[in-house]
Amino acid sequence: MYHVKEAFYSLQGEGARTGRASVFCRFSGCNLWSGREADRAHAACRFCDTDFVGTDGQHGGRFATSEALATHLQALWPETPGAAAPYVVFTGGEPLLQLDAALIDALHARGFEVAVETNGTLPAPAGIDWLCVSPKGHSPLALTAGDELKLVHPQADAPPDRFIGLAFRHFFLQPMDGAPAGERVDHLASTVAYCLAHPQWRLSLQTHKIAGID
Ligand SMILES: C[S@@+](CC[C@H](N)C(=O)[O-])C[C@H]1O[C@@H](n2cnc3c(N)ncnc32)[C@H](O)[C@@H]1O
Ligand SMILES: Nc1nc2[nH]cc(C(=O)O)c2c(=O)[nH]1
Ligand code: SF4
Ligand SMILES: [Mg+2]
Repeated sequence: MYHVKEAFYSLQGEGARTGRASVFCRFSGCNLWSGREADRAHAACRFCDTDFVGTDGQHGGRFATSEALATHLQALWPETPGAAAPYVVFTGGEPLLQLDAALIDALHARGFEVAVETNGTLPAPAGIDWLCVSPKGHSPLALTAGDELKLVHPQADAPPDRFIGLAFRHFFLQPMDGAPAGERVDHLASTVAYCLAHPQWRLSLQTHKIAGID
């Protein structure tokens, strides 16, 4: 059984594929935080910007088979003949708690390219076309290679230089969002300063928040 918080059609807001039309599948649950505010201060990941608890979001639910979930996600892609290959982004919550080869195969069979946004602490099934790893504090990485490493910055326990030797094609720093507003401004300024001083890193802004699209 797959548990999905929500699924929606939007533009990829972050990283190297920013601006690309995507079906997002947000799985429920995470291995680094319960999702309850009462637990946030003691969680392994404390800055999460996402509600991933339950299955009550738009187009969310419980899906008994990979075929059922793949068909559900396919229906969110617009019917535009001759258009680019459909694209699905699995996120969460932590998608690698649930994503398996059967679901990837079912989406490939429907013509989809498959992307994943993960905290990198769990092994990945075969067949992922675009892997984005976003390390969290001290949490050990099981995934040390992929397409992009997208580090939320600043994190006291995860300085960028710890990751630059890993086998990723792109290295992004994404300013930490969240209250209060003054801290948000500081996070943006320090992220810009870091990219200017260390040109192997590129700035990733969460453009869907700027554009107000989801
Ligand atoms: C909500 S997470 C879900 C996927 C996976 N659990 C992970 O952490 O990569 C999706 C993306 O949002 C990023 N993110 C989460 N909270 C954020 C925040 N407060 N500011 C900026 N990016 C954030 C994560 O680092 C990750 O790249
Ligand atoms: N538009 C949009 N782009 C995204 N890229 C990664 C997201 C995520 O929450 O994983 C996300 C998201 O939530 N919305
Ligand atoms: S690992 Fe990802 S989903 Fe889990 S709490 Fe952190 S940012 Fe949120
Ligand atoms: Mg998001």
